[in-house]
Amino acid sequence: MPARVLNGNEIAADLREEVATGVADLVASGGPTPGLAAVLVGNDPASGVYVRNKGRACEEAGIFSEIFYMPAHVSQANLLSLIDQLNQDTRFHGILVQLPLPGHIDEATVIERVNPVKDVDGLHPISQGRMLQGEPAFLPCTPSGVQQVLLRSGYDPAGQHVVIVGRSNIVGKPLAALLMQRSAGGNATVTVCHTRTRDLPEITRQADILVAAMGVPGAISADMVRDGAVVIDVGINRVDDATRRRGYRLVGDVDYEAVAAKAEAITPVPGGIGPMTIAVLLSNTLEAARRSVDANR
Ligand SMILES: Nc1nc(=O)c2c([nH]1)NC[C@@H]1CN(c3ccc(C(=O)N[C@@H](CCC(=O)O)C(=O)O)cc3)C=[N+]21
Repeated sequence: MPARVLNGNEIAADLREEVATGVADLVASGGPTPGLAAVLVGNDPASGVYVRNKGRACEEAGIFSEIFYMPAHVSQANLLSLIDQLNQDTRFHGILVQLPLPGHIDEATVIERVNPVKDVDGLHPISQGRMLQGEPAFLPCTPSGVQQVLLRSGYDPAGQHVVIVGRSNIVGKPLAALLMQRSAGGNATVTVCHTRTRDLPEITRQADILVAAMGVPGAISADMVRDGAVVIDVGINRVDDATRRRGYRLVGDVDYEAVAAKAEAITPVPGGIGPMTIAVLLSNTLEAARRSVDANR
């Protein structure tokens, strides 16, 4: 049986609608209009697409957003002073600095400059540390999006063996922390692998839920997947395709057709985890605005 396709566009639209309702309720009760500042350094075309998609999604949910463009050669000092300014600006409850940053800028320094109360990306060490310890925190958008797709599709990770391939700070590591958490949506048994793991297929075949997040197009082949596994593809890779108007197409880290033939369920690319990431960002921005009200009481 071909796999059930987990439609990230639909699930993300549900989540965005919940956020829109929450925004309207907050404003109706005298609260602030949630605001998001997105900082984009340089002109990487893919980053530009994501940032503009975020802007559109914000507008639809009633969230005020502004994109701050900085040239690729901006000095670290100038970028940090923009962040200082956004930290002070009460119109913005959330700040997102699009990664990756140009090589001459230290990402950790920039991420740590964002006031943790505005860290709607969930990437500040304070947010990550709190999450690791099971304390309330802004959850990182992509890992939270993965968890939401699972839960909203009826795949509770509790007691399941989740194998994550990829150990980045933005996806693999925080997703492991989230799914192993002793709380609703967690309680999984998590194995974290990467492209240098010995006998990788041996391990991925043990997964009830397999998450591909290594950023290598088509790297998860059918022989690496157990019959009936749930497969979550976090990868979003551009590969050249002369038959497309844009000259490229998007593919995930999973060899989709072959894996879909044996999986129980699978997320597509595009239309899978990407839109979920944006929906969680909006949800975190709403939460930041709500907390700003509580903090001022
Ligand atoms: N600080 C930071 N936070 C991020 O969350 C972050 C980041 N930096 N840097 C880049 C990655 C990538 N990312 C995506 C979000 C949505 C789609 C998305 O919606 N993609 C559509 C397709 C869009 C298209 O057509 O190009 C889809 O998968 O269906 C993709 C990628 C967020 N990231």
